[in-house]
Amino acid sequence: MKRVLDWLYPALTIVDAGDGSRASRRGSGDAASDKTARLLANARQTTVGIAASYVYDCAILFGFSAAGFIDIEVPLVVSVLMAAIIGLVSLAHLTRWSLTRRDPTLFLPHQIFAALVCLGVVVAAPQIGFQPLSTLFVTSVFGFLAPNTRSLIASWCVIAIGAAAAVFYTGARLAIPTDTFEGRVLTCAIVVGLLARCMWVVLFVHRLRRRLAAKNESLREAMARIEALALTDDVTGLANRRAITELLSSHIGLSQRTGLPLSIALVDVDHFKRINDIHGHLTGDRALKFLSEQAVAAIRVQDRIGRFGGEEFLIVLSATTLDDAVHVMERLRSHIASCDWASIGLEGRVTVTVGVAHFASRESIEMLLRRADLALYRGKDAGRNCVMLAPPAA
Ligand SMILES: Nc1nc2c(ncn2[C@@H]2O[C@H](COP(=O)(O)OP(=O)(O)OP(=O)(O)O)[C@@H](O)[C@H]2O)c(=O)[nH]1
Repeated sequence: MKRVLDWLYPALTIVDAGDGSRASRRGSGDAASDKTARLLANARQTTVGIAASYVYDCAILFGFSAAGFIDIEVPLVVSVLMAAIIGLVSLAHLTRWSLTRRDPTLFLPHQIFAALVCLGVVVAAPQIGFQPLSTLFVTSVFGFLAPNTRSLIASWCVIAIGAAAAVFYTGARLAIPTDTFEGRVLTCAIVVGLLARCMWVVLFVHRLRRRLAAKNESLREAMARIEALALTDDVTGLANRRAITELLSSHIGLSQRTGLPLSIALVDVDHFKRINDIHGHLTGDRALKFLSEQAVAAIRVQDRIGRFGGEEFLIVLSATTLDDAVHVMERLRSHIASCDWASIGLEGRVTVTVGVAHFASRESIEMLLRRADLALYRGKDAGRNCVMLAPPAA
């Protein structure tokens, strides 16, 4: 079934192959040449589909000739012309000459040539005029392959004006050949062929839309992943500095609007450099991750934590007074000091020093952070493994 669909939708099949399997097979192949190859393969396969459509039309013309409606010269000339245009287009793709044109698919010249052949048949054999006019209709439907609106309008104008001129020129001689059994069978074949090709186009567009929707979806997912990555610290999985600072900024706004208290804490691992030096950076990373998990478990769900720097974490304690913040941070500090760090390959215990600051209205975010930082460094100076209060805002 897939093979049948692939044959029915050649252009689309090639796009699939180009985007997926082939691209991955070639790995880091040159993107430009890949695009060119895809374009050529696409055009080649489309030409195959159009050639099949021409073969069908020529077969019907030979049928009309066999049934005595038209001279054999008509299908012969049409076959030669159709073979010539398919041959020329294929040659242009094979020699890559088509790539030197603005439209490598050669849509417009191909359309105009096909339309002129159809109009020629209308004029030469108006007694079967329904057939070339139907083919003209199919040709205009194939306009969906146009590379741009200008080509589409140009081809549509040629077809519309040409058809109108041919109808006026042939007048009453223009006919649907249904006066014999063979004529009716062939007319049925024309209608069936017409509907089949319209169906081909509809299914093609339908499949294209499905593919576009899938691509849009994966693009949306990729964008969401990129946005999440841009705000996430990859070692701990916590909010990164940018994200936690933005969050603090919005909490400051909320506190200013509602008057609710807001406290922050800067938590810094003591002698973290030693951990790295003794156990290596990987263990250091594991320690940061472990610590972040302990901290997340220790704070309330409405509080937020993010990695603020190397071994420093910022905790935003919303609707929290200074006393409560100190209490929560003291609990976190003693919990960290009593953790079983051997589970991640560390000997001895790990401690943290915490600087806590309470937001004073009209204080800037920089000032608030500076006060928490000051408290943190006072805690380090005081011997580490402690919670230190920030000096009051000026
Ligand atoms: N493993 C690991 N180490 C980091 C990361 N970011 C920063 N560091 C290290 O953290 C260490 C911080 O060292 P210092 O600023 O001297 O602080 P400290 O050793 O913790 O000493 P005190 O803060 O004074 O207790 C440095 O060695 C950094 O290389 C990280 O993502 N992973």
